[in-house]
Amino acid sequence: MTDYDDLFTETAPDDSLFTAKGVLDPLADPEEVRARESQERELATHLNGIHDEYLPPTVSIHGPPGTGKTITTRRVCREFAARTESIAVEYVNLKECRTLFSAANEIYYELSGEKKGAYAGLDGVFEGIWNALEEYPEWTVLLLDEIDHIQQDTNYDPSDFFYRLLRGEGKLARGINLSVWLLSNELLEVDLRLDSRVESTMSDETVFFPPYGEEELVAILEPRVERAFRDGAVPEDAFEYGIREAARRWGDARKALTLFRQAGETASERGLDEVTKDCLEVNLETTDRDTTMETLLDLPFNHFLVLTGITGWKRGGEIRQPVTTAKVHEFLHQDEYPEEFSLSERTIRTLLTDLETMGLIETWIESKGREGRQKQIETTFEPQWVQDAMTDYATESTYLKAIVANEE
Ligand SMILES: Nc1ncnc2c1ncn2[C@@H]1O[C@H](COP(=O)(O)OP(=O)(O)OP(=O)(O)O)[C@@H](O)[C@H]1O
Repeated sequence: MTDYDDLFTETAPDDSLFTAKGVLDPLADPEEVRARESQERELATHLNGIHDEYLPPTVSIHGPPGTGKTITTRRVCREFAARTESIAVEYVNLKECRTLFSAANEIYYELSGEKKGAYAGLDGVFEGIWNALEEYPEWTVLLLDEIDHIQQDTNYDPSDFFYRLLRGEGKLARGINLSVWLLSNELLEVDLRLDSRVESTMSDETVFFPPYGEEELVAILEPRVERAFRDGAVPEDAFEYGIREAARRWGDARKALTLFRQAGETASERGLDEVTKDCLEVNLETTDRDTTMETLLDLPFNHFLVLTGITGWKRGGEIRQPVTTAKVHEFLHQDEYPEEFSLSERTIRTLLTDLETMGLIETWIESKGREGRQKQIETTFEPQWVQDAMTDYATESTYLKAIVANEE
Protein backbone atom coordinates (compact mmCIF):
# COMPACT_ATOMS: atom_id res chain seq x y z
CA MET A 1 0.00 0.00 0.00
CA THR A 2 1.30 3.45 -0.82
CA ASP A 3 2.04 5.74 2.06
CA TYR A 4 0.77 8.97 0.60
CA ASP A 5 2.37 11.12 3.32
CA ASP A 6 5.78 9.76 2.34
CA LEU A 7 4.99 9.95 -1.36
CA PHE A 8 3.99 13.60 -1.25
CA THR A 9 6.88 14.58 1.05
CA GLU A 10 9.38 12.84 -1.19
CA THR A 11 8.08 14.46 -4.34
CA ALA A 12 7.58 17.97 -2.90
CA PRO A 13 10.07 20.46 -4.39
CA ASP A 14 12.27 21.36 -1.43
CA ASP A 15 15.46 22.60 -3.01
CA SER A 16 13.87 23.69 -6.25
CA LEU A 17 15.77 26.29 -8.23
CA PHE A 18 12.52 27.73 -9.53
CA THR A 19 10.40 30.52 -8.15
CA ALA A 20 7.87 30.62 -11.01
CA LYS A 21 8.46 27.75 -13.41
CA GLY A 22 5.24 28.49 -15.33
CA VAL A 23 6.88 31.61 -16.78
CA LEU A 24 8.95 29.26 -18.95
CA ASP A 25 5.86 27.58 -20.39
CA PRO A 26 5.84 28.46 -24.10
CA LEU A 27 2.04 28.56 -23.93
CA ALA A 28 2.09 31.24 -21.23
CA ASP A 29 1.45 34.66 -22.71
CA PRO A 30 4.64 36.72 -22.49
CA GLU A 31 4.30 40.26 -21.13
CA GLU A 32 5.85 41.68 -24.25
CA VAL A 33 6.73 40.60 -27.75
CA ARG A 34 10.44 41.23 -28.17
CA ALA A 35 12.93 41.41 -31.01
CA ARG A 36 10.30 41.43 -33.76
CA GLU A 37 10.11 45.16 -34.43
CA SER A 38 10.41 44.96 -38.21
CA GLN A 39 7.69 42.28 -38.51
CA GLU A 40 5.44 44.27 -36.15
CA ARG A 41 5.95 47.30 -38.35
CA GLU A 42 5.07 45.37 -41.54
CA LEU A 43 1.93 43.93 -39.95
CA ALA A 44 0.85 47.31 -38.60
CA THR A 45 1.37 48.88 -42.03
CA HIS A 46 -0.98 46.32 -43.58
CA LEU A 47 -3.61 46.99 -40.92
CA ASN A 48 -3.32 50.73 -41.38
CA GLY A 49 -4.34 50.12 -45.00
CA ILE A 50 -7.96 50.50 -43.85
CA HIS A 51 -7.38 54.26 -43.66
CA ASP A 52 -6.82 54.11 -47.43
CA GLU A 53 -9.81 51.75 -47.79
CA TYR A 54 -7.58 48.76 -48.60
CA LEU A 55 -6.57 45.53 -46.90
CA PRO A 56 -4.67 42.94 -48.97
CA PRO A 57 -6.92 39.91 -49.73
CA THR A 58 -4.25 37.66 -48.22
CA VAL A 59 -1.08 38.09 -46.21
CA SER A 60 1.21 35.10 -45.96
CA ILE A 61 3.05 34.98 -42.63
CA HIS A 62 5.68 32.31 -42.68
CA GLY A 63 8.82 31.06 -41.00
CA PRO A 64 10.11 28.04 -39.08
CA PRO A 65 8.44 26.83 -35.85
CA GLY A 66 8.80 28.88 -32.68
CA THR A 67 9.81 32.11 -34.40
CA GLY A 68 6.97 34.17 -32.92
CA LYS A 69 4.58 34.24 -35.89
CA THR A 70 1.47 33.56 -33.82
CA ILE A 71 2.31 35.63 -30.78
CA THR A 72 3.45 38.66 -32.79
CA THR A 73 0.60 38.63 -35.30
CA ARG A 74 -2.12 38.10 -32.71
CA ARG A 75 -0.70 40.79 -30.43
CA VAL A 76 -0.38 43.44 -33.17
CA CYS A 77 -3.87 42.67 -34.50
CA ARG A 78 -5.42 42.66 -31.03
CA GLU A 79 -3.88 46.01 -30.12
CA PHE A 80 -4.90 47.55 -33.45
CA ALA A 81 -8.49 46.29 -33.14
CA ALA A 82 -8.68 47.63 -29.58
CA ARG A 83 -7.95 51.08 -30.97
CA THR A 84 -10.04 50.92 -34.14
CA GLU A 85 -13.79 50.34 -34.15
CA SER A 86 -14.13 49.59 -37.84
CA ILE A 87 -12.01 46.43 -37.71
CA ALA A 88 -12.46 43.00 -36.14
CA VAL A 89 -9.86 40.27 -35.91
CA GLU A 90 -10.62 36.58 -35.53
CA TYR A 91 -8.12 33.78 -34.97
CA VAL A 92 -8.65 30.15 -36.00
CA ASN A 93 -6.14 27.33 -35.58
CA LEU A 94 -6.60 24.65 -38.23
CA LYS A 95 -4.20 22.11 -36.78
CA GLU A 96 -6.86 19.64 -35.72
CA CYS A 97 -8.96 19.97 -38.88
CA ARG A 98 -8.84 16.73 -40.80
CA THR A 99 -10.94 17.88 -43.76
CA LEU A 100 -11.55 21.11 -45.61
CA PHE A 101 -15.18 20.95 -44.50
CA SER A 102 -14.10 20.89 -40.85
CA ALA A 103 -11.69 23.79 -41.49
CA ALA A 104 -14.52 25.88 -42.93
CA ASN A 105 -16.76 24.84 -40.05
CA GLU A 106 -14.11 25.90 -37.54
CA ILE A 107 -14.06 29.36 -39.13
CA TYR A 108 -17.86 29.47 -39.06
CA TYR A 109 -17.81 28.47 -35.38
CA GLU A 110 -15.37 31.25 -34.50
CA LEU A 111 -17.60 33.81 -36.19
CA SER A 112 -21.00 32.56 -35.04
CA GLY A 113 -20.52 30.18 -32.09
CA GLU A 114 -22.34 27.48 -34.09
CA LYS A 115 -21.39 24.56 -36.34
CA LYS A 116 -23.09 23.21 -39.45
CA GLY A 117 -23.95 19.54 -39.99
CA ALA A 118 -22.27 17.58 -42.78
CA TYR A 119 -25.40 17.84 -44.95
CA ALA A 120 -24.73 21.59 -45.37
CA GLY A 121 -21.66 20.88 -47.50
CA LEU A 122 -18.87 23.39 -48.06
CA ASP A 123 -21.27 25.78 -49.80
CA GLY A 124 -23.62 25.76 -46.83
CA VAL A 125 -20.81 26.51 -44.39
CA PHE A 126 -19.56 29.39 -46.53
CA GLU A 127 -23.07 30.78 -46.74
CA GLY A 128 -23.07 30.75 -42.92
CA ILE A 129 -19.66 32.48 -42.86
CA TRP A 130 -20.87 35.32 -45.12
CA ASN A 131 -24.09 35.72 -43.11
CA ALA A 132 -22.07 35.97 -39.91
CA LEU A 133 -19.61 38.46 -41.42
CA GLU A 134 -22.44 40.73 -42.49
CA GLU A 135 -22.95 41.51 -38.82
CA TYR A 136 -19.26 42.34 -38.39
CA PRO A 137 -17.56 45.77 -38.53
CA GLU A 138 -16.61 47.13 -41.93
CA TRP A 139 -13.25 45.29 -42.04
CA THR A 140 -12.38 41.82 -40.84
CA VAL A 141 -9.00 40.16 -40.57
CA LEU A 142 -9.17 36.39 -40.33
CA LEU A 143 -5.99 34.80 -38.97
CA LEU A 144 -5.71 31.17 -40.07
CA ASP A 145 -2.94 29.45 -38.14
CA GLU A 146 -1.19 26.19 -39.06
CA ILE A 147 -2.67 26.48 -42.51
CA ASP A 148 -0.16 23.91 -43.79
CA HIS A 149 -2.23 21.22 -42.05
CA ILE A 150 -4.87 21.69 -44.72
CA GLN A 151 -4.59 18.93 -47.26
CA GLN A 152 -6.36 17.35 -50.16
CA ASP A 153 -9.32 15.38 -48.95
CA THR A 154 -11.66 13.04 -50.76
CA ASN A 155 -14.41 15.63 -51.16
CA TYR A 156 -12.65 18.93 -51.82
CA ASP A 157 -9.43 20.38 -53.10
CA PRO A 158 -7.59 23.15 -51.16
CA SER A 159 -8.01 25.32 -54.26
CA ASP A 160 -11.82 25.02 -53.93
CA PHE A 161 -11.62 26.02 -50.31
CA PHE A 162 -9.46 29.07 -50.98
CA TYR A 163 -11.41 30.06 -54.03
CA ARG A 164 -14.59 30.16 -51.98
CA LEU A 165 -12.91 32.02 -49.15
CA LEU A 166 -11.32 34.66 -51.36
CA ARG A 167 -13.71 34.94 -54.27
CA GLY A 168 -16.96 33.45 -52.95
CA GLU A 169 -20.06 34.89 -54.61
CA GLY A 170 -21.72 35.34 -51.22
CA LYS A 171 -18.83 37.51 -50.11
CA LEU A 172 -18.69 39.60 -53.27
CA ALA A 173 -22.48 40.07 -53.37
CA ARG A 174 -22.51 41.37 -49.81
CA GLY A 175 -19.46 43.60 -50.26
CA ILE A 176 -17.66 42.00 -47.31
CA ASN A 177 -14.12 43.32 -46.69
CA LEU A 178 -12.22 40.27 -45.57
CA SER A 179 -8.46 39.94 -45.35
CA VAL A 180 -7.20 36.41 -44.76
CA TRP A 181 -3.85 36.10 -43.03
CA LEU A 182 -2.26 32.71 -43.43
CA LEU A 183 0.26 31.55 -40.84
CA SER A 184 2.45 28.63 -41.83
CA ASN A 185 5.92 27.16 -41.69
CA GLU A 186 6.31 27.15 -45.44
CA LEU A 187 5.37 29.45 -48.25
CA LEU A 188 1.79 28.52 -48.95
CA GLU A 189 1.91 27.95 -52.67
CA VAL A 190 4.64 25.35 -52.29
CA ASP A 191 2.66 23.33 -49.79
CA LEU A 192 -0.81 23.35 -51.18
CA ARG A 193 -0.13 23.43 -54.90
CA LEU A 194 -2.99 25.85 -55.40
CA ASP A 195 -4.19 26.31 -58.92
CA SER A 196 -3.57 29.48 -60.89
CA ARG A 197 -7.10 30.90 -60.52
CA VAL A 198 -6.60 30.92 -56.73
CA GLU A 199 -3.01 32.11 -56.86
CA SER A 200 -4.00 35.11 -58.93
CA THR A 201 -6.53 36.06 -56.23
CA MET A 202 -3.94 35.94 -53.48
CA SER A 203 -1.80 38.99 -52.93
CA ASP A 204 1.96 38.66 -52.80
CA GLU A 205 2.12 40.22 -49.37
CA THR A 206 4.38 38.13 -47.19
CA VAL A 207 5.90 38.68 -43.79
CA PHE A 208 8.83 36.44 -43.00
CA PHE A 209 9.89 35.36 -39.51
CA PRO A 210 13.46 34.04 -39.70
CA PRO A 211 14.95 31.79 -37.01
CA TYR A 212 16.11 33.73 -33.96
CA GLY A 213 19.78 34.52 -33.50
CA GLU A 214 21.56 34.76 -30.14
CA GLU A 215 20.78 38.41 -29.52
CA GLU A 216 17.07 37.92 -30.12
CA LEU A 217 16.88 34.84 -27.93
CA VAL A 218 18.56 36.78 -25.14
CA ALA A 219 15.94 39.53 -25.47
CA ILE A 220 13.10 36.99 -25.29
CA LEU A 221 14.50 34.68 -22.64
CA GLU A 222 16.35 36.96 -20.23
CA PRO A 223 13.27 38.43 -18.52
CA ARG A 224 11.59 35.05 -18.33
CA VAL A 225 14.60 33.15 -16.98
CA GLU A 226 15.07 35.91 -14.41
CA ARG A 227 11.49 35.56 -13.17
CA ALA A 228 11.36 31.78 -13.36
CA PHE A 229 14.49 31.02 -11.33
CA ARG A 230 15.80 31.91 -7.87
CA ASP A 231 18.42 34.66 -7.82
CA GLY A 232 21.74 33.38 -9.12
CA ALA A 233 20.36 29.96 -10.09
CA VAL A 234 21.37 30.45 -13.73
CA PRO A 235 24.94 31.76 -13.84
CA GLU A 236 25.83 33.98 -16.77
CA ASP A 237 28.10 31.47 -18.50
CA ALA A 238 25.40 28.76 -18.37
CA PHE A 239 22.80 31.20 -19.72
CA GLU A 240 25.10 32.21 -22.56
CA TYR A 241 25.90 28.60 -23.39
CA GLY A 242 22.20 27.63 -23.53
CA ILE A 243 21.35 30.60 -25.72
CA ARG A 244 24.28 29.98 -28.06
CA GLU A 245 23.34 26.33 -28.56
CA ALA A 246 19.62 27.08 -28.93
CA ALA A 247 20.40 29.67 -31.61
CA ARG A 248 22.86 27.42 -33.41
CA ARG A 249 20.66 24.31 -33.41
CA TRP A 250 17.12 25.63 -33.69
CA GLY A 251 16.56 29.41 -33.63
CA ASP A 252 13.26 28.49 -31.96
CA ALA A 253 12.06 30.40 -28.87
CA ARG A 254 9.68 27.64 -27.80
CA LYS A 255 12.48 25.09 -27.67
CA ALA A 256 14.83 27.53 -25.95
CA LEU A 257 12.26 28.11 -23.17
CA THR A 258 11.78 24.36 -22.76
CA LEU A 259 15.54 23.82 -22.65
CA PHE A 260 15.96 26.15 -19.66
CA ARG A 261 12.98 24.63 -17.84
CA GLN A 262 14.31 21.11 -18.31
CA ALA A 263 17.86 22.11 -17.37
CA GLY A 264 16.45 23.63 -14.16
CA GLU A 265 14.64 20.38 -13.40
CA THR A 266 17.81 18.38 -14.01
CA ALA A 267 19.77 20.66 -11.67
CA SER A 268 17.09 20.31 -8.97
CA GLU A 269 17.04 16.51 -9.35
CA ARG A 270 20.81 16.42 -8.98
CA GLY A 271 20.59 18.52 -5.82
CA LEU A 272 22.64 21.35 -7.36
CA ASP A 273 22.20 24.95 -6.33
CA GLU A 274 22.62 26.26 -9.86
CA VAL A 275 22.06 25.21 -13.46
CA THR A 276 25.33 23.99 -14.96
CA LYS A 277 26.48 23.62 -18.54
CA ASP A 278 26.13 19.87 -18.16
CA CYS A 279 22.44 20.20 -17.15
CA LEU A 280 21.88 22.10 -20.38
CA GLU A 281 23.91 19.66 -22.45
CA VAL A 282 21.88 16.56 -21.53
CA ASN A 283 18.66 18.38 -22.32
CA LEU A 284 19.96 19.67 -25.66
CA GLU A 285 20.36 16.02 -26.65
CA THR A 286 16.87 15.11 -25.42
CA THR A 287 15.28 18.01 -27.27
CA ASP A 288 17.11 17.12 -30.47
CA ARG A 289 15.95 13.52 -30.14
CA ASP A 290 12.33 14.47 -29.42
CA THR A 291 12.22 16.82 -32.39
CA THR A 292 13.76 14.28 -34.74
CA MET A 293 11.39 11.57 -33.52
CA GLU A 294 8.43 13.85 -34.19
CA THR A 295 9.68 14.49 -37.72
CA LEU A 296 10.28 10.77 -38.31
CA LEU A 297 6.79 9.82 -37.20
CA ASP A 298 5.30 12.40 -39.55
CA LEU A 299 7.18 11.11 -42.60
CA PRO A 300 5.31 9.52 -45.50
CA PHE A 301 5.73 5.76 -45.62
CA ASN A 302 8.30 5.53 -48.44
CA HIS A 303 10.54 8.19 -46.91
CA PHE A 304 10.55 6.34 -43.61
CA LEU A 305 11.19 3.09 -45.42
CA VAL A 306 14.29 4.49 -47.12
CA LEU A 307 15.57 5.65 -43.74
CA THR A 308 15.23 2.11 -42.42
CA GLY A 309 17.34 1.02 -45.39
CA ILE A 310 19.99 3.65 -44.61
CA THR A 311 20.18 2.66 -40.96
CA GLY A 312 19.57 -1.07 -41.36
CA TRP A 313 23.12 -2.33 -41.98
CA LYS A 314 24.93 -3.47 -38.86
CA ARG A 315 28.43 -4.64 -38.01
CA GLY A 316 29.16 -6.06 -34.56
CA GLY A 317 25.80 -4.79 -33.33
CA GLU A 318 26.65 -1.22 -34.42
CA ILE A 319 24.76 0.54 -37.18
CA ARG A 320 27.13 0.99 -40.10
CA GLN A 321 27.13 4.31 -41.95
CA PRO A 322 27.65 5.75 -44.53
CA VAL A 323 25.88 3.50 -47.02
CA THR A 324 25.40 3.68 -50.78
CA THR A 325 22.15 3.86 -52.75
CA ALA A 326 22.75 0.27 -53.88
CA LYS A 327 22.95 -0.85 -50.26
CA VAL A 328 19.65 0.85 -49.43
CA HIS A 329 18.10 -0.83 -52.45
CA GLU A 330 19.49 -4.22 -51.40
CA PHE A 331 18.16 -3.81 -47.87
CA LEU A 332 14.64 -3.12 -49.05
CA HIS A 333 14.66 -6.14 -51.36
CA GLN A 334 15.11 -8.75 -48.65
CA ASP A 335 13.12 -11.90 -49.39
CA GLU A 336 11.00 -11.71 -46.27
CA TYR A 337 9.84 -8.17 -47.01
CA PRO A 338 6.50 -7.57 -48.72
CA GLU A 339 6.25 -6.43 -52.32
CA GLU A 340 5.53 -2.82 -51.28
CA PHE A 341 9.03 -2.41 -49.87
CA SER A 342 10.70 -3.06 -53.22
CA LEU A 343 11.32 0.50 -54.34
CA SER A 344 13.31 1.00 -57.52
CA GLU A 345 16.74 2.65 -57.39
CA ARG A 346 15.28 5.61 -59.18
CA THR A 347 12.51 6.07 -56.61
CA ILE A 348 15.06 5.68 -53.84
CA ARG A 349 17.18 8.44 -55.38
CA THR A 350 14.20 10.83 -55.47
CA LEU A 351 13.35 10.01 -51.87
CA LEU A 352 16.98 10.59 -50.86
CA THR A 353 16.83 14.07 -52.37
CA ASP A 354 13.70 14.81 -50.30
CA LEU A 355 15.31 13.50 -47.12
CA GLU A 356 18.37 15.66 -47.77
CA THR A 357 16.19 18.74 -48.31
CA MET A 358 14.53 18.02 -44.99
CA GLY A 359 17.95 17.95 -43.35
CA LEU A 360 17.57 14.32 -42.25
CA ILE A 361 20.49 12.96 -44.27
CA GLU A 362 23.79 14.14 -45.70
CA THR A 363 25.24 12.80 -48.90
CA TRP A 364 28.55 13.19 -50.67
CA ILE A 365 30.37 11.56 -53.58
CA GLU A 366 33.41 9.40 -53.01
CA SER A 367 35.72 7.92 -55.58
CA LYS A 368 35.93 4.12 -55.10
CA GLY A 369 38.66 3.11 -57.55
CA ARG A 370 37.35 0.63 -60.10
CA GLU A 371 33.78 0.87 -58.80
CA GLY A 372 33.76 4.50 -59.89
CA ARG A 373 32.22 7.38 -58.00
CA GLN A 374 29.59 6.50 -55.44
CA LYS A 375 27.14 8.53 -53.43
CA GLN A 376 27.63 8.06 -49.69
CA ILE A 377 24.66 8.54 -47.41
CA GLU A 378 24.50 9.18 -43.69
CA THR A 379 21.81 10.37 -41.28
CA THR A 380 22.40 13.80 -39.71
CA PHE A 381 21.16 12.40 -36.39
CA GLU A 382 21.82 9.32 -34.27
CA PRO A 383 20.83 6.42 -36.61
CA GLN A 384 19.47 4.40 -33.70
CA TRP A 385 16.57 6.90 -33.50
CA VAL A 386 15.09 5.42 -36.70
CA GLN A 387 15.02 2.02 -35.02
CA ASP A 388 13.54 3.64 -31.91
CA ALA A 389 10.79 5.28 -33.95
CA MET A 390 9.85 2.03 -35.69
CA THR A 391 7.43 0.61 -33.15
CA ASP A 392 5.41 3.81 -33.01
CA TYR A 393 5.52 4.21 -36.76
CA ALA A 394 4.46 0.59 -37.21
CA THR A 395 1.32 1.04 -35.14
CA GLU A 396 0.20 3.50 -37.79
CA SER A 397 1.50 1.49 -40.72
CA THR A 398 0.70 -2.18 -41.08
CA TYR A 399 3.56 -2.69 -43.55
CA LEU A 400 6.22 -1.77 -41.06
CA LYS A 401 5.12 -4.46 -38.65
CA ALA A 402 7.13 -6.78 -40.89
CA ILE A 403 10.35 -4.86 -40.22
CA VAL A 404 9.73 -4.71 -36.50
CA ALA A 405 9.05 -8.45 -36.38
CA ASN A 406 12.26 -9.02 -38.32
CA GLU A 407 14.28 -6.89 -35.87
CA GLU A 408 12.98 -8.86 -32.86
N1 LIG B 1 9.33 37.62 -30.06
C1 LIG B 1 8.90 36.98 -28.98
N2 LIG B 1 8.72 37.64 -27.81
C2 LIG B 1 8.28 36.98 -26.72
N3 LIG B 1 8.00 35.67 -26.69
C3 LIG B 1 8.17 34.95 -27.83
C4 LIG B 1 8.61 35.58 -29.02
N4 LIG B 1 8.69 34.65 -29.99
C5 LIG B 1 8.30 33.49 -29.45
N5 LIG B 1 7.99 33.66 -28.14
C6 LIG B 1 7.57 32.59 -27.22
O1 LIG B 1 7.59 31.36 -27.91
C7 LIG B 1 6.26 30.80 -28.01
C8 LIG B 1 6.09 30.24 -29.39
O2 LIG B 1 5.95 31.30 -30.33
P1 LIG B 1 4.84 31.29 -31.47
O3 LIG B 1 3.73 30.33 -31.10
O4 LIG B 1 4.47 32.68 -31.78
O5 LIG B 1 5.69 30.66 -32.64
P2 LIG B 1 5.24 30.32 -34.12
O6 LIG B 1 6.26 30.92 -35.01
O7 LIG B 1 3.81 30.69 -34.33
O8 LIG B 1 5.42 28.75 -34.10
P3 LIG B 1 4.67 27.58 -34.92
O9 LIG B 1 5.04 27.75 -36.36
O10 LIG B 1 5.24 26.33 -34.35
O11 LIG B 1 3.20 27.74 -34.63
C9 LIG B 1 5.32 31.96 -27.68
O12 LIG B 1 4.14 31.53 -27.06
C10 LIG B 1 6.15 32.80 -26.75
O13 LIG B 1 6.05 32.29 -25.43
